[in-house]
Amino acid sequence: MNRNIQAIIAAAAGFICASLFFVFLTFACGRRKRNRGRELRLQTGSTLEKLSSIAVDESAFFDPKLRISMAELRMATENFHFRRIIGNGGFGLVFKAHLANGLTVAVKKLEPDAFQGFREFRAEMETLGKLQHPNIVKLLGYCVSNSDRVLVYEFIERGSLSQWLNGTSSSENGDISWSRHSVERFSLSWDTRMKIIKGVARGLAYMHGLSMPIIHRDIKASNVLLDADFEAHIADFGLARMIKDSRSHVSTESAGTMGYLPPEYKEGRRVATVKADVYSFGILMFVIATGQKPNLPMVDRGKEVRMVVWARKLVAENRQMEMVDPAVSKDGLVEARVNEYFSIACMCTSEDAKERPSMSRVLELLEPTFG
Ligand SMILES: Nc1ncnc2c1ncn2[C@@H]1O[C@H](COP(=O)(O)OP(=O)(O)OP(=O)(O)O)[C@@H](O)[C@H]1O
Repeated sequence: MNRNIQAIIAAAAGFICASLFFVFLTFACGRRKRNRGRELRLQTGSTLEKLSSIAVDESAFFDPKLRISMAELRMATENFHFRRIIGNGGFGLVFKAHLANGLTVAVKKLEPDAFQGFREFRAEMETLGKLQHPNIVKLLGYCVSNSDRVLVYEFIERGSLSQWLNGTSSSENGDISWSRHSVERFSLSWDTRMKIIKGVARGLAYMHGLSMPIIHRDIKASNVLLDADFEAHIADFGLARMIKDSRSHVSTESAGTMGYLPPEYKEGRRVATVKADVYSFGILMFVIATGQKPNLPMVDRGKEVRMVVWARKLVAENRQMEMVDPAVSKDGLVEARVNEYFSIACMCTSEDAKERPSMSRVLELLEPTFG
């Protein structure tokens, strides 16, 4: 009898052990499958699936930034009311907001279904989130709520440089508007324009000089914001990339805006280097001094040419003073300085990337010339 009971107990124990082992195996395999599924989604999945994978990865960049709740952002923007809109970027609307702690901020709400928008969110967190410089806009916080991604920046009072150059801003009281306003470009004197371009040069030299350089990849007038003192703040890091391999100084994708793209992109080379930023900076130098749009053709002696071709030709013909924006007062303008300025812009826009100076060299060239 005792032997029978012992046999039953042994059999029961064996059964329990086998069951436990089976449960363990099922759990372990399920976990591996789930992880594998997540990896596959990262490579090939649909937009929604990609978004959920990104949500897993994002956490690495969140810590140093303030996480702001959607409820607070709704309060701060009157539920993202249209009267709070101050800008309309490629990936979403920008709102002016007042946080509960009294801080005025700019809130960029990315399009919820645009995968590009999520890439932008990630790029800004990875690059801008790590930068601290007086000429680079500060990313203060973020919000992740279901499929919504929101970025919160310091508010830069006078809006973008392009609004000022194109006469779409009125900002004397620091209250910028998205809609067209009275023309204010006349208030951007030559000295103010020089201050702005030097600020952009400082910000770029800082980014390029980091041990893991950051390429902005979309330097243009609408991505330069102006504060109350007309100090420049580089913004919109949605296309920016950090170069992790410091030997190559290359990112594998090219990107940017027509008119500011370096010639090597048109040759189909899928690379972006710091020298691509230098080229776009050179175009910006022409834009800010001439008030012209780089994507529109210019007419020189009856012939239509690209803005950069027009500008470089006029410099070669020593006609720099003709290029200065008619809205700039010529009183007190020193011709030698204007010539020096345009020759730096020509260096930056050299066809051959190797001939373009580094941003730190550009800064050296600019500093003594404009004080
Ligand atoms: N921190 C900020 N402070 C004040 N205004 C801002 C701020 N960030 C953006 N804006 C306003 O919102 C506009 C849109 O900005 P955003 O960076 O989304 O797009 P963009 O650079 O104009 O266009 P794209 O995304 O196509 O390059 C800016 O031109 C500017 O007027």
